[in-house]
Amino acid sequence: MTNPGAAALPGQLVVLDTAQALADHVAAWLAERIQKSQAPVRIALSGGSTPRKLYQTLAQAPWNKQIDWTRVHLYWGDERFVPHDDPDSNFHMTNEALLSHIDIPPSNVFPIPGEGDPVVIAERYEARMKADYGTDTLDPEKPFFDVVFLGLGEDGHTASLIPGQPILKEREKWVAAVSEGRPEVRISLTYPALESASVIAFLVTGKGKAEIIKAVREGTTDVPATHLCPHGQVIWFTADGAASPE
Ligand SMILES: O=C(O)[C@H](O)[C@@H](O)[C@H](O)[C@H](O)COP(=O)(O)O
Repeated sequence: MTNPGAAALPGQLVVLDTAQALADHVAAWLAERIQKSQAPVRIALSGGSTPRKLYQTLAQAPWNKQIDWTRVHLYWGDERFVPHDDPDSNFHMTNEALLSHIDIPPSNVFPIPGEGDPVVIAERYEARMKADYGTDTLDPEKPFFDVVFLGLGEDGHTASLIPGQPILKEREKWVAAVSEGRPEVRISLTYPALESASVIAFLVTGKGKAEIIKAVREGTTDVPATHLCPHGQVIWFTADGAASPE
């Protein structure tokens, strides 16, 4: 399949005052989804400062005990290709903020390894996902993920779909290595894998993101985020001036 052109990604807009208000709101929203969903509930996690606050909130009462973590399967939307004890590792951040504080079975947690050959690691992660899904073909009627959490960079990148990189043309593989464009190699889910979600939930805070959020939602820019073709719903959870109420 060819890469479709840039398109608006309006979705539903939720505007909160502060990053902590956003974390509280999304934690409650996620807990309700997990409670209502059939097991396993597959979630793709994102890196970044806003997700960290969400993970810290989920690690505390009431969510740490109220959520049935045995029904939750955690994947990563992208990862820096660094060892897991490196502070830049998204797994490291999530482990510190959330995983080390909750009763989630280790067999439900699928971090992207940060050492070895990045191409092989990407292939293995894709094979893992395919085994979990049960087939090699993503069915729009049967999304892989319940929720994919994504951030949005001021350059319009999301996950590690970085402007100018070959991964932007990748519509076959589910996972790919991104060797240029950032100081370290990245491993990222590709468009088809990220699109295979009941909900794509963007977490975006700060006035610095106001312009790019508006352009992506209205489709007036051609950046990696505007090439997403979600199979399900899109929700923009925003705070700290990233968007104004409509
Ligand atoms: O950092 C990561 O792991 C993600 O690859 C990246 O896509 C991130 O979500 C955006 O850069 C937004 O990050 P902030 O929310 O921290 O601005």
